[in-house]
Amino acid sequence: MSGTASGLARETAGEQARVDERYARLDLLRSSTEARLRDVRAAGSSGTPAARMERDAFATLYEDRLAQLRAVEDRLVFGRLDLEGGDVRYVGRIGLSDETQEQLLTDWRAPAAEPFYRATAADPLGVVRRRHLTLTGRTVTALEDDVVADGAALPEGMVVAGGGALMAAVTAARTGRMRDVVATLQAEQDAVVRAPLPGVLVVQGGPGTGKTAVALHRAAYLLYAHRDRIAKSGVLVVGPNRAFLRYIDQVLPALGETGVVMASLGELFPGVRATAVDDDDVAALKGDVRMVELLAAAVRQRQRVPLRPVRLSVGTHAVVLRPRTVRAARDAARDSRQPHNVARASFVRRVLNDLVRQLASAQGTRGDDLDADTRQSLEAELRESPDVRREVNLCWMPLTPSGLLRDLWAKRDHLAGAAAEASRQAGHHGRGSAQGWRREELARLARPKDAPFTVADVPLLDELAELLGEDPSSGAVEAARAARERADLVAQARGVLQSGMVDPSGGGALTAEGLAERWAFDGPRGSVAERAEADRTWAYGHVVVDEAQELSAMVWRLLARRCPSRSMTVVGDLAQTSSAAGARDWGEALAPVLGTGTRTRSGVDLSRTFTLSRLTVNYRTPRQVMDLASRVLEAHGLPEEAPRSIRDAEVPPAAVPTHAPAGSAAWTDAVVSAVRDQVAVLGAGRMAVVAPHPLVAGLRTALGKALDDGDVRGVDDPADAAVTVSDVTGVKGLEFDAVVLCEPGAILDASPRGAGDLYVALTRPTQRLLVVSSGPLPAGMEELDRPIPRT
Ligand SMILES: Nc1ncnc2c1ncn2[C@@H]1O[C@H](COP(=O)(O)OP(=O)(O)OP(=O)(O)O)[C@@H](O)[C@H]1O
Repeated sequence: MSGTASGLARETAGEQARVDERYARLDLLRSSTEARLRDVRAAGSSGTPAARMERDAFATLYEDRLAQLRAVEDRLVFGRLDLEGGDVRYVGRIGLSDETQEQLLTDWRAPAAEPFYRATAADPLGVVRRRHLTLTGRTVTALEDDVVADGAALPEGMVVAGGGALMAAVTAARTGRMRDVVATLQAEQDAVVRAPLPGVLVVQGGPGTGKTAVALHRAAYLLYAHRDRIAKSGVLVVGPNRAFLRYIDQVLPALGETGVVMASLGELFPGVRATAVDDDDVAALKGDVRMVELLAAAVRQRQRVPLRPVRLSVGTHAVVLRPRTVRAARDAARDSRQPHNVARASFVRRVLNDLVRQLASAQGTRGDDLDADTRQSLEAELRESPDVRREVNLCWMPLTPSGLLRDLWAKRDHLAGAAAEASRQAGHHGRGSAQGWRREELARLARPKDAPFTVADVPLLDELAELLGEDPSSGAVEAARAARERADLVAQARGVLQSGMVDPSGGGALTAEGLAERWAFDGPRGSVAERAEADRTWAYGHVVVDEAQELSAMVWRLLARRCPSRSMTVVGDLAQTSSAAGARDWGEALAPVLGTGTRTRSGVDLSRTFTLSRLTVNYRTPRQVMDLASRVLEAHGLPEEAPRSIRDAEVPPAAVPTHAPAGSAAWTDAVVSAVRDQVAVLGAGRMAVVAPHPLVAGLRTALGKALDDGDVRGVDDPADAAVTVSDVTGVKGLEFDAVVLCEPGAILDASPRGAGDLYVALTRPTQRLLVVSSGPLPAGMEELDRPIPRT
């Protein structure tokens, strides 16, 4: 910082006074919201149901507001802009104004805050100086300035601080939970965060370029800037697994957003929380777009025609279920193009029509000339006959997605029948045998009936739910009732607003529309997030997908259904793809979302395009580690360029060669000793030991003993452990101060997609990388092959 020490002290004291003023305002808002909440709650459960509902809605509103005001405590103010003409603007987590409506703090998402992220010397956007304020608790502990405009234009006496808030942020030890980067968001990241809402935006960026950070800030930004369009429908953030969601779950609340639905890939089908994973080859088969036809065929297989006439007793009479009638009813029901459970009604009606006629003539009445009452009573007789119920059901049973999928995996003949039907259909539609399933592929899909659903089953359940539809006797009716109730609630909320009961100053951003929306959707019976999570047919206003390169075609189809507007942010890195069903090319991977190849009858192409943004700077991995990773990337022909790192490592990456075979006692001792050394130098930092999957369990036990158990965990709970032992999949998207990477050669050999996994593993550390290897190091890593001094 230029200027004298006393100048700096004065400047800091000045900023402290401003910061205090803003926290005082925050405290005041909190206590007035608390008071309102107390008042509403004090009214208890008295009054009419409508009045109670109104109070519930206000209570929810004030609770939300309080949660938001509490979540912004940490680093409430982080920026200051000095503008040409002398105006000063403070930037922080939320907008605050004083009682005279004078702006005290500008929300980072507001257009007025944009120059804080975008102003450069070449394009200062009216900014003379940008200042980063670092707070510890509520105390200003550092000021760091950049002069954006030409230095000569600085007003006299203005103090300029140097250093880098960014550097401080990226070198800080990691806690196991991701922090927001709102204070130091860089211009290329900000451009992604503030990109327009409509359309599919793909953010391709190498490791550590802030893709996850940017995706979360974008969700918060969109809810702020387009609240009117997406608050009602919500934003869905999809991450690879629960551990990853735990890693990021603090970020959005800290940015003032609590209403986002976060789901892992195993949780995208209501009622199922899949955590089991298939072997990669099986997951690839389940993710393959050929599944669409296999599942459709499995449903068709359950629409059966008896081979010969079946005699059915109805009371003292008998009727015959004729194959010809069943076939005609089945064809007509299929032609309706309704889902299976919905079309069942028309199938049953047609079959019953024939049986009614037969029963009438068996009872001596002419079947084609019945009055409505007689017909109804004959139908009732038929429906009571166990024979009729059983045989008609056998032809067209109501089905559930989970029941059908379990059967398909557990019963070889079902799967083989469905595959044969899929081939028949493909042939029928002129698609040839390219769609066919090989016998060994089908064998690999087989699983016991009681096996839990896997993550790769989730999109298949969803696909089946589409093909089967709601059983009209159950869910649909309930859904319609819920929709009607919601509509009533909106109307009531509007009534309350018109009566002037709402004091807009209490809620800050509260508007009449806002209340109506919140009331309808965040009202007494659950938030928008809860509703959306429970409703498979919920249409989200925006979907954010992280680690998107891993998604299979079947998952993309599911996500396309959740987001009919196709307003999506898709972040990932093609060089990090590890799953065999994952992406090689964004256009190809997104085909199910973009509707590629969709044409009208007259040949008009209906497919959409996507916008591609690139992030190029790595904020996580030190330069020497990233250089090593990029050599691996080049040596193995991975797509995409490696990003540029912004800082050097204090200790370069190194290798510990061992001569003992991987997994042996001597080898384990070598790993334990390498980990011990790292723990000793790391202090409070966090470490990952990344190893090929078969070695993980043994290492975890050995390290648990060697390090007195204390803090060694598996990846299922990595956020709180000092040492996490995991395979590559478990550390994807995460970061650690140090990484001990075991047996890179074996990791490479076991990956279905080349060096993607190795590249992921190499790019996890924020400080140190140590490689333990019993064999030669893979191409690109040879330079490490030398003994290193112990730390
Ligand atoms: N503008 C920034 N200011 C400070 N820290 C940042 C910034 N951008 C990213 N980071 C930090 O860099 C690290 C990497 O970010 P993030 O995990 O979002 O990267 P990523 O692109 O998702 O990585 P990967 O592809 O490896 O999963 C995080 O610690 C993040 O907080």
